[in-house]
Amino acid sequence: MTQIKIFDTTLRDGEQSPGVNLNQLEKLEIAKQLERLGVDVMEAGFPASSQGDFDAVQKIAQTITKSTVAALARANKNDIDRAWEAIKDAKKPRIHVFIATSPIHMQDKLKKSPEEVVLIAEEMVRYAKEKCTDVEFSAEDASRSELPFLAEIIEKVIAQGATVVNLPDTVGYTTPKEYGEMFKYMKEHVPNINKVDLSTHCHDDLGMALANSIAGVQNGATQVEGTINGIGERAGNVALEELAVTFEIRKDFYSFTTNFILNEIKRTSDIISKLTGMVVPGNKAIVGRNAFAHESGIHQDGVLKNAQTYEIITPALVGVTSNSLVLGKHSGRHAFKDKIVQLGFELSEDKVTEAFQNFKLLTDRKKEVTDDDLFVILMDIQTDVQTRSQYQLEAFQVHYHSTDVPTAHVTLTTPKGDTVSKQDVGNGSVEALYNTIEHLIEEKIELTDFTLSSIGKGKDALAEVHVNMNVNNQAVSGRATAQDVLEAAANAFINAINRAFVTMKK
Ligand SMILES: CC(=O)SCCNC(=O)CCNC(=O)[C@H](O)C(C)(C)COP(=O)(O)OP(=O)(O)OC[C@H]1O[C@@H](n2cnc3c(N)ncnc32)[C@H](O)[C@@H]1OP(=O)(O)O
Ligand SMILES: CC(C)C(=O)C(=O)O
Repeated sequence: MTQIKIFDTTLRDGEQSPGVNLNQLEKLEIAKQLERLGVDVMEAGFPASSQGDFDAVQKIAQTITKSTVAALARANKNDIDRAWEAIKDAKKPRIHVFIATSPIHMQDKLKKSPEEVVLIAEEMVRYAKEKCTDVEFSAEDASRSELPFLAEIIEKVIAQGATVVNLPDTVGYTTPKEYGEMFKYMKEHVPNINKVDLSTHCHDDLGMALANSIAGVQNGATQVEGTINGIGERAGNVALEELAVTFEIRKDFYSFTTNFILNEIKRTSDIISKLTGMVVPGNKAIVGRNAFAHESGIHQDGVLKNAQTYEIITPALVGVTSNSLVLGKHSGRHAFKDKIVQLGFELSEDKVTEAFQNFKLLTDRKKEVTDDDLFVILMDIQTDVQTRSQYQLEAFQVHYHSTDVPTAHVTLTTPKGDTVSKQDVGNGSVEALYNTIEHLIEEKIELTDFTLSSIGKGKDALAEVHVNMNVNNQAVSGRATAQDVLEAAANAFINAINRAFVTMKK
């Protein structure tokens, strides 16, 4: 078996998904879970892109001990300085320098000749290497680059000390055969290629990211880059859980393995879906809600007789457990703390107290409190602290009648501690609520996306709302969970506003 290194870029390329906007605590929470999952490398962000991303990468670098922490940089000194500044405290830091090598990118985007690009790449890899021993070089748009030119630039960056060379299919254009052949070509034409790890980085524009990544490793790549749930720029990146489980389930066919702790996959997927607001489609391989559901009679009959008739992956392999009824109205703090540990959280005593109070409130309103419900309560406690001293929803009332104009009345506490109330109308209940809150807050707000989903099943399932909006022209997201849809909607809106003010204050 050949061990393939997994480079997770959920926190960088994944965060480039439209509408995804993670704050520092959320990025840190995801980073900790990625480490539990066993990723070899995590790309924590692009520090030169904003102060917020710099701070998040720095915090991750100071926290993570087992995985290598990488930071992305364009091939210029400022980006490399920012990347190094952010990750220099990491146990295992890596600077990831990239520059495009395809004719169209060099000519029309960078406006540089191929010779200039080679010189920049060499100089910047050398510059990064002076700071950090582990330097990855990516030839952006490699799959549309000319192979002899690609071979030349790769040999030259290896001479400057690159430790990893990544050949991305940046626009998801390539086919498995072509992508595999590119790796084979480099193996045959770059004299020092065996000094580095060769890496794949595939996008899913034509739905071939997984097939292309596998073709890469079959032709000499020893690192695969991708994201959990396949999130990322445009159609996303290869879904790493699909790659790791494919190697496990088809080990009779492929001779590759990864360090993934497979039964951490579902938890990782859930955390990322919840914090990014990118809902996992029900039919998504490995982690979709229906991935292990059998609907039709013939299938159910087969599964009852022998699960393997229709089930190639056991749910437990990837950490899918039955959603058991766990704690109830009469449960005490000890059992609650025990459950926190079982669900994989580490909370301070203060946070346990807060979570316990929220749990008790929920047991008054909901008959069955499931693991999914608790997971949401705990994740909210773990990631929401930054916004607590901002706007708070005190009370609201919505009047809806099929023949009347929906009207909302909202009372908020402002960051200064004042209590303010207003009433307004809208075309629907949510719009009436949002118009009212907007008037109370007196900021320029434009809602760009609204997603409502349910946590668990049944009439008393919790409602989860995720919103994307512009607050004073700043893109921001917000989320909230409540038993009532309107309460979740109002709180998600306020959460986004609070997050906008936290960023503005910086
Ligand atoms: C394939 C990928 O996924 S690459 C990663 C993409 N991720 C991001 O872009 C993260 C978010 N980006 C940002 O915050 C901003 O784009 C920043 C801060 C990085 C740069 O912002 P700005 O300085 O305003 O530049 P802008 O984004 O408009 O243009 C990019 C510039 O970088 C240059 N550039 C692009 N890639 C590279 C590179 N790898 N090395 C050097 N220069 C590069 C472009 O040619 C352009 O230069 P120009 O201004 O001389 O024309
Ligand atoms: C920066 C590189 C690795 C990238 O994200 C791409 O080419 O898609």
